[in-house]
This record gives sequence, structure tokens and C-alpha cells, in this order.
Amino acid sequence: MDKYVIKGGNPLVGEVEIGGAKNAALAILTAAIMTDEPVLVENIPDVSDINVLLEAISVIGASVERLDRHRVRINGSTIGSVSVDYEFIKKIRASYYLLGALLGKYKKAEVPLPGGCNIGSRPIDQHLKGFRALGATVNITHGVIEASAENLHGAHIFLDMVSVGATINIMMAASMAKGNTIIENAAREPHVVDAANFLNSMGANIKGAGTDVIRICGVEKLHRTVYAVVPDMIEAGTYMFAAAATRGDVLVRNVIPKHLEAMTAKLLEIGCYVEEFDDAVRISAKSRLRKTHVKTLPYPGFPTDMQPQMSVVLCTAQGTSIVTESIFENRFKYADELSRMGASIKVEGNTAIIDGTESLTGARISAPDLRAGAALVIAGLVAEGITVVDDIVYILRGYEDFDAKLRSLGAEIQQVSDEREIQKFRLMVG
Ligand SMILES: CC(=O)N[C@H]1[C@@H](OP(=O)(O)OP(=O)(O)OC[C@H]2O[C@@H](n3ccc(=O)[nH]c3=O)[C@H](O)[C@@H]2O)O[C@H](CO)[C@@H](O)[C@@H]1O
Ligand SMILES: C=C(OP(=O)(O)O)C(=O)O
Repeated sequence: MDKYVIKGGNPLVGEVEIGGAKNAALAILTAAIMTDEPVLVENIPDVSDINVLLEAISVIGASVERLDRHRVRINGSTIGSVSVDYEFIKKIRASYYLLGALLGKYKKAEVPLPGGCNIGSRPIDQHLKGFRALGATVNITHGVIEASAENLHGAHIFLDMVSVGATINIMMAASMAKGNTIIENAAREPHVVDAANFLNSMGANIKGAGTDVIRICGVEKLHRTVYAVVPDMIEAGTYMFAAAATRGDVLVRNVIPKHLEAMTAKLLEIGCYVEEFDDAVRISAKSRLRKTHVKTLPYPGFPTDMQPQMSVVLCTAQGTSIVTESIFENRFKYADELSRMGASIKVEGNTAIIDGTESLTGARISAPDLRAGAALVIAGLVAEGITVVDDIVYILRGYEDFDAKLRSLGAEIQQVSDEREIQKFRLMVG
């Protein structure tokens, strides 16, 4: 199993380029199979979740032509099966989008219950409620969701909670239903807007994405398009918080500053300097940062996918901070790992109480999931001495060239596969 080995203590300084959003690209690449014409998707991140999804859609028969690292041409006309293999599904959460895409196009889908990061119980009842409202019969047998319909029809759907996945999934299926669908209490995340813009570029008729009421007028067919995925606000936020934690000075390029506002506001609140440009933000931090309180919320609130990275920054701030996780019940698994590094972090229910310390110390730790893994790498960049982060397979799900980008900012970090290489790194960095 690969690991990152890090020698901490260097402030991150320089410029970093952000790639396309994993969570938007996963929805868009799945929606691309809904037309029988070729679709070119640009600015996709080269991360393992995307590669797993592309393999899953190629195994059901879609043509998937990787033009280069960040561009893929997909043609759904050759799809021969609506039944997706568990091997792919168990690895990624977003495999649930295959339900909406296949049901919309073929009125039939067989997709095992999805995997993804173990950050909570993660039911998909709202997705299934939406499909049923559109006229589908949905059963779960031996762990496989079977959805089918003679015809899908428009419906008025009120989501019980704000769900990114359910909003996009229902939007996909409803795009090819007969008549009008209204989704109330819809998620407003930038990736919902990006998925809607993509579907519209294929001829769908979706209005209101980005608000909590989305109106979809079903169409019979979708057509070819060329589309570039939106920049990844979570990748951007991760580098912003890494800059803050290491008291560095980083220009984070190729971003939409509006998408980053909840994070920017917190960084300003704790004493960072943040400057916004048209498509970049610069973050710098000099002195000790201040405590704050943070609660994760659906967009435009503070994102749950940035909660672990925020906690690491607060571990080194002055005073007692409180971090409340309101979306997923099991997203503090990194706390014990941070404690090994000398952090003072106590978890009570959905709240972490963090007493900031002057410094962290390097230790051997494991990434429990994607964002917690990224947060632990940030902790390693801050800590005195050597940190080894095990199980980085989670981090590779969502960060392209994480170690190389950090190295370009002055970090001493290497991806290694065994103890011998860790020893070599230790000798190299002294
Ligand atoms: C692939 C992808 O895009 N993943 C993102 C997506 O996950 P995902 O789509 O799984 O998250 P949701 O927005 O659906 O989940 C929000 C909350 O609703 C609950 N819920 C959701 C659906 C449902 O049918 N029933 C239900 O109870 C969930 O357990 C959670 O408590 O949004 C999350 C919240 O921004 C992010 O952390 C994930 O990175
Ligand atoms: C939790 C995440 O991913 P997933 O929903 O795919 O597990 C994430 O992107 O932070």
C-alpha cells in the first residue's frame, strides 16, 4: 500500500493550478452516456474515482476514448447492458448516477448499492423516492437496485433533506421523462449547477439549478456536446487551508472565487490574508491564527468536504475552536490520528472541541477517508519531523498529483511504497 512520507516545517509558497471538480465530473461523465451521439468532456481530473467510473461505463458498452489526461470522448450509442458490475460500484459513491442516467435513457437500470468514503450511513432513499415519483418501480434485491418503468413522467418532488446526489440523479432521469418535474429543497452546490449546464448543453431543459427549486421539462432525446468541467472548489480549498496551516503564501489559480466564499470567510475570520482575483485567490498567513467556530452545511454553507482540513488549521490556532459536522455522522475519524501528532482534539457526538497548540509533531498515521487523508497530509506539512501517512489510496480518489503540487510549493513530501523508501527519504531530508 502506498504512503506519503513528509518532512514538515516548510511554509507553502508559490502558485498552484486547480483541476476540474471530481464530484461534478463524475455526474457529467455518467450523464454523457444518455445520448447516442459523441460527447467531449474537458477538464476532467486524473484521479482514481474518475478512472473507475470510466471503466464501469466502458464495461456496459459505451465507447470511452481518453484523448489525453484531462479530456475524454464518450459515445453511449454502443451500450449493450443496463446492468452494472459490483466490482466498480463498490469503489465509488457516484456510481449511483448510473441509476438516473440509465433509467432516463433506457427506462431500466440494475446498479448495486454504491460504495464511497465511509463517513456515515449514507442512505439513498431520496434518490429512490424521486425515481418512484417519476413512475419507476424500484426494488432492492441481493444488494442490487433494480429500477424500471414503461414510461417516466414528470412529478413534483420534495426532498426530505438537501442531497447533492439525489438532486442530480433525479434531474438526470427527469430530463428524459414525459412532462414537467419540479424538485423542491434541491441542493445548490456548484456541481449541481455544472451537471444541469452540461445536460442543457445536450438539449435538456433544466431551469433553476443553483436555487432550491429546479424545474425540468423532459425531452425525448439528448444530443452531442463539448463541455468543460467546473474547477474543483474542494481541491482549491485544500490548498488554501494548507497555505494557512503552514503560514505560507499561495496563489491558487483556475478557481471560481464565488464558490470558495464560505472558506474564504473562515480564513479571514481566523486572521489570514485573502485576496481575490477573477480566477484565482491568494492566501497568506504570518502570525499565529485565531480560534473560531465552524458548522458544516449544504452550499453556500461551509462544506463538509472541507471540515477535516479546517480542523487541522484550528489545531494550530490560538484558543479553543468548535467544529460541528451536521451532514455526516462519522467524519471525525481523523481525530485520533491528529492526537498522535500532539493535537488536542476531543470529539463529542457531532462536535470536535479543539484546543490549539503551538506545534504538532510528526508521527505514523493512516488516512481514514479522502478528505481526512488530505487533512492529515496538511498536518504532516505543519509538524516538526517526519510524518508517514498510510492508506493514501483514499487520497488518490480525489487529488491529482497531490504530492507533486505540494512539492512545487516547497513541501518535502514523497509517495513511497515500502519501508526502505521511507528510510531513503529520511536520509535524504536529514
Ligand atoms: C460523489 C459526490 O458528489 N459526493 C459528495 C456528495 O455526496 P452524497 O451525494 O452522498 O451526499 P448527499 O448530499 O446526498 O448527503 C447529504 C445528507 O443527506 C443524507 N441523505 C442523502 C441522500 C438520501 O437519499 N438520503 C439521505 O439521508 C446523507 O446521509 C447526508 O446526511 O455530497 C456530499 C455533501 O456535500 C459530499 O460530502 C460528497 O463529497
Ligand atoms: C466524500 C467524498 O466523496 P464520495 O462522496 O465519493 O465518497 C468527497 O469527495 O469528499
